[in-house]
Amino acid sequence: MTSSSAAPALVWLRNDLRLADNPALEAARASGRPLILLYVLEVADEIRPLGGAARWWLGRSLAGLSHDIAALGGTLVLRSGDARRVLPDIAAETGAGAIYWNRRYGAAEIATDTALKLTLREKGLETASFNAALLHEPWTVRTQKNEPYKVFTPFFRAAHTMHVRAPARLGSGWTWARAPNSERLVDWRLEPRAPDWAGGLRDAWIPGEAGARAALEQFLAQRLSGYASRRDRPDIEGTSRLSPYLRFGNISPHQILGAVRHREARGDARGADIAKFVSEIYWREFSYHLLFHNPNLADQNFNPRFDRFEWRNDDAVERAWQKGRTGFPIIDAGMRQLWQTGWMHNRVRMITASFLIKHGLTDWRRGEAWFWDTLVDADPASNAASWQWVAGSGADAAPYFRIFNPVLQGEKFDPDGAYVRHFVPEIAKLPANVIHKPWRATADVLHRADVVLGETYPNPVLDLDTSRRRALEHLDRLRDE
Ligand SMILES: Cc1cc2nc3c(=O)[nH]c(=O)nc-3n(C[C@H](O)[C@H](O)[C@H](O)COP(=O)(O)OP(=O)(O)OC[C@H]3O[C@@H](n4cnc5c(N)ncnc54)[C@H](O)[C@@H]3O)c2cc1C
Repeated sequence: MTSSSAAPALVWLRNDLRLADNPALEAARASGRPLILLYVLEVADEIRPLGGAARWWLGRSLAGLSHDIAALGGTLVLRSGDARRVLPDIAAETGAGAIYWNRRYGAAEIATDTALKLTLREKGLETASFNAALLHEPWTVRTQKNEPYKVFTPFFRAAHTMHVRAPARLGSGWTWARAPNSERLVDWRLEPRAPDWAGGLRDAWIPGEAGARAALEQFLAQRLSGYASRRDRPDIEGTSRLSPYLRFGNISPHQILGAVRHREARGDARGADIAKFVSEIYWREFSYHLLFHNPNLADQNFNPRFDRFEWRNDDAVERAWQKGRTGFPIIDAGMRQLWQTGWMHNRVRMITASFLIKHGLTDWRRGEAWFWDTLVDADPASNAASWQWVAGSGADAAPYFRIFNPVLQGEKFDPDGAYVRHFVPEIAKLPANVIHKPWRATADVLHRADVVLGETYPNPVLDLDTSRRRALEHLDRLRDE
């Protein structure tokens, strides 16, 4: 450990749980002050608590980060409480002269950071904040009328011609201040114990910076080629699975884009695959821009006309949906993938969300809340924006009359039924022509596949045609009013 007599720089890590390409950390290092690295488990009424799966990811990321910091001779200090009190306290305790952090974009988080900045400055501390999470700050991408974009395509056209900084490598030469007392990660109980439901998450993921690097490398080497045509198939591992790493900042979009551009320059992937993948990264950007400009994205209809929508909120349908027992195999496979692994394929997220909202006439906010609790990538921007997109209440939303038919979607995107067979093993022996509609199988086919509908696998929880018509009537009324 190196020491210095200057007042320490406190780096408050939040949704940027990485050491490389971390602008706040780099700036603190460049200041020449000895470092104290801090994570605060925030407890404040205004801050939305993380869901269970995200808490698990956070716990694992913090463990990895502590380990990486220790390897450089430092300590990750853990504290819990209201950041507006914790930060001034720890600054006083350590005699810190400066505080650095990377920005967040939710309204409550911005309010916290703004209040803190004032308090800390009044106490004579230097404060500085940086952009680590987005390619472009939300206030920098604007229409010709100087307004935020509400439609993705023109947003993308404008944003992706703007300059993106190159990712920074991990620097060398670390000077540490004496670390103050830390709470113990294990006492935060971020990982479930009784019952321990996280076995599937442990099998599926390696959270943290090293895991992110490995996931990116694997994606670039094995799946970037063919991404455009394979990304919609849940039965194929065709996407990057980088979303939880991005959510917690185990990796930055700059690092991802930099690595993709490098491959492109080497001629290692087709332009169409790269273009599609880059546009998905910009969907994340777009969601963050929407969140920044519409702070209530997770609980208020972007389109206020939807405030009059008469949701049915049938508990039985919602429970069946949550448990993956709707009787519609693609829905059940998706909801079980979510429960078991903390992640669901994008195509299936769209199908399951559409089913809950439109066939089930369930308020999209209830679905958003379930995803918030169960996704490892549960994201304040992408989750809310996507649920509103599916509901039709959002910016640049799917047309209201688009109601995914789970049978046709299943047959199109999981043509052999491999995805369903994996996550819904009780119907795995059904042949492909009925795997997405077991109620259409003959008694003989069901018998041979050991399926007893209503016993080993549920009958459909609702009638697709009737509920589709009902949804259209509701939506038409909304349009006509
Ligand atoms: C109802 C619903 C809820 C969703 N909730 C979330 C969420 O909480 N967190 C989340 O990160 N994504 C969410 N998404 C978007 C998308 O499903 C996931 O980002 C994607 O499935 C992650 O898998 P991947 O990393 O393999 O994606 P890839 O296809 O490899 O895409 C690369 C990255 O681009 C971003 N991205 C891709 N598609 C989208 C999209 N439609 N919107 C925003 N960003 C996108 C993600 O950061 C992703 O990691 C949701 C989509 C729907 C329909």
